[in-house]
Amino acid sequence: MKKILLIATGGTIASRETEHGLRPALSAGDLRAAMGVKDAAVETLDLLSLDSTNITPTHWERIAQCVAGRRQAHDGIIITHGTDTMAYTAAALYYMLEHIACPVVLTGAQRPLGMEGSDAEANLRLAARAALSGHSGVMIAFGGRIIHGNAAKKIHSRADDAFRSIGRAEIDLNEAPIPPSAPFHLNETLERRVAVLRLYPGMSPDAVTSCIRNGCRGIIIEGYGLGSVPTGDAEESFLPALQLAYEAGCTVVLTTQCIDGGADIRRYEVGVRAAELGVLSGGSLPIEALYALLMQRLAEQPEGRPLRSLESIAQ
Ligand SMILES: NC(=O)C[C@H](N)C(=O)O
Repeated sequence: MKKILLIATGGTIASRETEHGLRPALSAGDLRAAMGVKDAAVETLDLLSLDSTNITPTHWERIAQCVAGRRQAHDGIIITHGTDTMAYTAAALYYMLEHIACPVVLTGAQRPLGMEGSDAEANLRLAARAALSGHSGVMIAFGGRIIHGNAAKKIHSRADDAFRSIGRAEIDLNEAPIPPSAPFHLNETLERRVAVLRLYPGMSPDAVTSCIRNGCRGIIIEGYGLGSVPTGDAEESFLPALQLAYEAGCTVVLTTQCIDGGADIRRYEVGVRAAELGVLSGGSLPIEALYALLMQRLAEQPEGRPLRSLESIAQ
């Protein structure tokens, strides 16, 4: 008989109403029955009971270690999780659990299990299908979609169909699984000194310099369009701050605020000038995955040396 491990971490799926609003209350055992799995054994584990707003990189490391330690005893692993930061956790696990051979499936719900019209059951059933599919790698099962762990974005705050796959096709469970191309490796730690800045018209480049002064080793700037920052034609250019970052050994990645289409900073002068100062392009990754990837890559990079490329992550 096949075996699934169900790890609960909290989220709306496991929440109940309190006088201060929804709060996680259900255990993995409470969620198990709703999966409707009859042809596999489901083991449960209560790892966390948090609204995903309160999940941090320290929790990602705990989840990754837990999955790494148990992966060989199970055909698939399901992680129930709040939807608000699920895309970040999925991306972190995607880069930490490199070449994992079993499916690691994150799921959750927009309304608690047991509430009328809840999407919890349908998502748990979809997650169970993915966990028993023979596919490998970290993925999100939600609203009828299966999305690679480094491509997910929550695009709706209320609707059942809340996630989209960005820059990468969704997973089709009916297609033949592709086994991992290399042996499993756990990337155990993540660099915390990474900041994400969202550009807006009139923003001061002091936002970048203060990150450098605070010891950041990586800065992601969510610029406009294909990835751009104000240059010499603007009231205040970002280029001196980017030069300062490079000299301080800080890796700067320039990406886009657009949801789809990705960044290509070599097209317009407002991106090229940044690239000339060592700034890297965010490519097709959504910000959630870019953040996790930069944290993982910088954990391996010697202090004081900016990364020269993010190409190794091309899908
Ligand atoms: N739908 C949800 O799960 C939202 C919840 N606030 C969470 O992310 O934990």
